[in-house]
Amino acid sequence: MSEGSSDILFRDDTFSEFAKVNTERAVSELRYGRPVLLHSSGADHAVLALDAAAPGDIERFFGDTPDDVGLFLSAHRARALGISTIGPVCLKTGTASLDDLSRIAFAADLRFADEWRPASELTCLNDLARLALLLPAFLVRPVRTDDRIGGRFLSVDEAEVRAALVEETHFTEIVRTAVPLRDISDCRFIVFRGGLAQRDQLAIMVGEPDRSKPVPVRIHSSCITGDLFGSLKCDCGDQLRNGLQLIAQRGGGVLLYLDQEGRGTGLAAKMRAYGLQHEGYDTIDSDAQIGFEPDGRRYGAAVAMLRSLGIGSVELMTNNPTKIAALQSAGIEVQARTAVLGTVTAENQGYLVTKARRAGHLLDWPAIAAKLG
Ligand SMILES: Nc1nc2c(ncn2[C@@H]2O[C@H](COP(=O)(O)OP(=O)(O)OP(=O)(O)O)[C@@H](O)[C@H]2O)c(=O)[nH]1
Ligand SMILES: [Zn+2]
Repeated sequence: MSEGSSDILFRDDTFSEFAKVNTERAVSELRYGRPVLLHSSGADHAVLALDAAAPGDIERFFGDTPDDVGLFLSAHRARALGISTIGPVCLKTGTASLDDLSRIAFAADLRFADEWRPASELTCLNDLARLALLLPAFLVRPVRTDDRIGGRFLSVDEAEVRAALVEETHFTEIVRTAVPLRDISDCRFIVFRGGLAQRDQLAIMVGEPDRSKPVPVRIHSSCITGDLFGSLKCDCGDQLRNGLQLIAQRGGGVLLYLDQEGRGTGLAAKMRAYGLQHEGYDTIDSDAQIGFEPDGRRYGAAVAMLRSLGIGSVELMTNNPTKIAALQSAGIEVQARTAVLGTVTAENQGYLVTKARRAGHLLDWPAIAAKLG
């Protein structure tokens, strides 16, 4: 290989492209339980995700100067601990074991209001946690850029994380092929790729919808428990199948199946939240207890796929007003909304009532509450 020929191996990254890739690298480091160096508004911190760390990682992170280390928690978790704050906080825990820190980070019914400070300069850790599908709880230690740690660990700037979060408008169709379903034979699966981490997203096209009229569309977030295993805790499996049936009855349309398990928190966080639901917390409070906002899903991928499919006007099959607003604000006309209902069971009744009462879903909750008596 001649000198200089390596130049042609890489694209000339734009800032936003590099920002995405570097943020994705940081996410990977955090998931492996490795510290990352975060540059944010004039301060540099080494950060370690508690959810991915082993006891030895924690001990090494405390090192010889444990008093410099704090525990970053989101505002939701801080308030669950009884701390009155509108933003994230940093707690002074002193040397503590992984078990003790984990209890502070996500055990139910705990109070901790001792020594804490606002940590708004570290707000982007909430975003990194969500991208990494980890709980928003990090050990943090201020470092100078010339500290030894600076050269050894991946570093990411908060501006890069912000740039990486800008909603992707361009998804590329990778493959389209027929997949006949048990009840709907005329079906094609279309896989798109784009956004952060270049994940694959799925559009299922039923028939050949007439684009001169509003196209029947359902936007469905993945729910492995409900969609695949028939969990009784939610209505997702019913909504998936009923949504497809409704589309077929209309003579064709599209179901977008988004990779957003657990309202985007990921499978592990969703199962932790389920653990709290068994102790009596509802679907929103259980997410707040472990540090999450009520619903952090984004619909850029859905909008991009609809555009790519040439769909600008839809009949949306949903009870969720946020989905309607997301499409409208992106310039997709929602000409009509059709409710998509599942069976009310003793197990999902509380979940449905909470969605209606607390998340504004367009469901007749007194009727649901009365359904099983
Ligand atoms: N965090 C969390 N996520 C849940 C829980 N129950 C279900 N989910 C997730 O909630 C999401 C439900 O998504 P959708 O089927 O698109 O439904 P929706 O937002 O209720 O809106 P529509 O069905 O369109 O009315 C999926 O990502 C599920 O995995 C829960 O108790 N906690
Ligand atoms: Zn579900």
